[in-house]
Amino acid sequence: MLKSKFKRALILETYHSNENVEYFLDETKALCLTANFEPVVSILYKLKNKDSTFFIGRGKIEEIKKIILENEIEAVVIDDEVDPHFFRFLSEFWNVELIDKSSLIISIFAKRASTKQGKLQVELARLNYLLSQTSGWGKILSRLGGGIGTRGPGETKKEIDKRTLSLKISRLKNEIKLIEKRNKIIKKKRNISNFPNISLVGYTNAGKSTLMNVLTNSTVLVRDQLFSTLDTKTAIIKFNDDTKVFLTDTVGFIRKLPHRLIEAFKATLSQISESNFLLHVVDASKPIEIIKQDIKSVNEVLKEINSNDIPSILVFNKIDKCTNLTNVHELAELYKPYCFISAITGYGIDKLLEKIKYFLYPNRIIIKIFLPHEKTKIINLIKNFSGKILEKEWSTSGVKIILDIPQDYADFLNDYII
Ligand SMILES: Nc1nc2c(ncn2[C@@H]2O[C@H](COP(=O)(O)OP(=O)(O)OP(=O)(O)O)[C@@H](O)[C@H]2O)c(=O)[nH]1
Ligand SMILES: [Mg+2]
Repeated sequence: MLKSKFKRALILETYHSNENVEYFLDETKALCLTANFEPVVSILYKLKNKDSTFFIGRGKIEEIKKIILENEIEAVVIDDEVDPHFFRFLSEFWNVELIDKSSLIISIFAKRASTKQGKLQVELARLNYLLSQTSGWGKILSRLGGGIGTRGPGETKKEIDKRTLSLKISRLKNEIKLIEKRNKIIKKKRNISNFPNISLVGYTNAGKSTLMNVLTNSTVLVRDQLFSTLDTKTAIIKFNDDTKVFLTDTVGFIRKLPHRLIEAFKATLSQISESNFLLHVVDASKPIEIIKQDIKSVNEVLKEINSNDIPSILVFNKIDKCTNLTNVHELAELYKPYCFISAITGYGIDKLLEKIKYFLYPNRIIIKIFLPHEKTKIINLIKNFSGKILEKEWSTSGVKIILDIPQDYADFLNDYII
């Protein structure tokens, strides 16, 4: 039995194509439970076209109102971003607490944050969210342009709220900056910047922290729940020959991760953008279509934090749970470079360590290849193998490339060597 602290919720799961919608609904249910909402009713709602923002018609709004009354619903959770005007209209019409993707994840982050930096960043995301909700309250404030603390003629309470929010936001940003500065000094003292830095990235619950513990003998919290890790932790991987690298565990990503959260977590996420190499951990026990979607969602966030050009390896984890070997074959075909592991049983960990070591200290060779036009997509793969393009010469039939690449990684280009 769920305790009464859980509010009775209706989930409105929006989607564009039927594919995987049930799986995404399960994910939203898990997020709801994490944020103390009990999913009582779920409604799948197909959005008109791919780029349309969330919008539902009058008929559906009234139908949902009826369901709310019949089921004593206290909150409606929409797995999407909702325009602030429409948001206000819906919450008033339905007379319930309305939760969109941003507020749902922010409330979970608020529960999880444990360090000062984490707490400040969540608060920043929350205030930015509130500020965005005030849009449309009038442009008088910007026109008045009064000095800080002064109250312009005709300002309403909402406008003052908006002004207070903006002030709090800039104070918080300054506080976060100070912590960042302090962290940089500590990092310098610990000599972290003199050693290679690797970060664990990946979808939430993929097993990043479990892998962190295995590789560095740490005791980072591991839980079968979404967003267990919110604050970064850095520890050392020591190889047999005494070489060492720093490994950082960080916050997991999720489908449709709200942009303002990424903005607020810049300080935490900068650990990733400053890395030399990324271990992109993937839960390989999920259905193949979901795995592809997870990888895509993570890559989208990496792009947003300017980290998509950092060399990476896909670490397919939870291989002990994979009953379907076709998954394994398809993943090996689709993604490179990769490694299959189980952070729980230890399977593949030695190989992964070898690959990390090799990436950091490779024997590099210089090769010349020719790619016909239909194969030029391969160029995008070169950086994943930490290859450096030295020269590129296009012709009518394709492109001639001279590149510097680790010897062991050059295999995938064997067919194109000239
Ligand atoms: N079967 C199996 N379970 C695993 C494996 N690795 C991790 N898990 C489980 O997956 C769950 C999530 O693990 P975490 O290490 O907390 O995942 P995470 O990626 O750090 O998650 P967040 O911090 O929430 O982003 C836990 O219940 C782990 O025990 C594995 O190799 N096999
Ligand atoms: Mg974790």
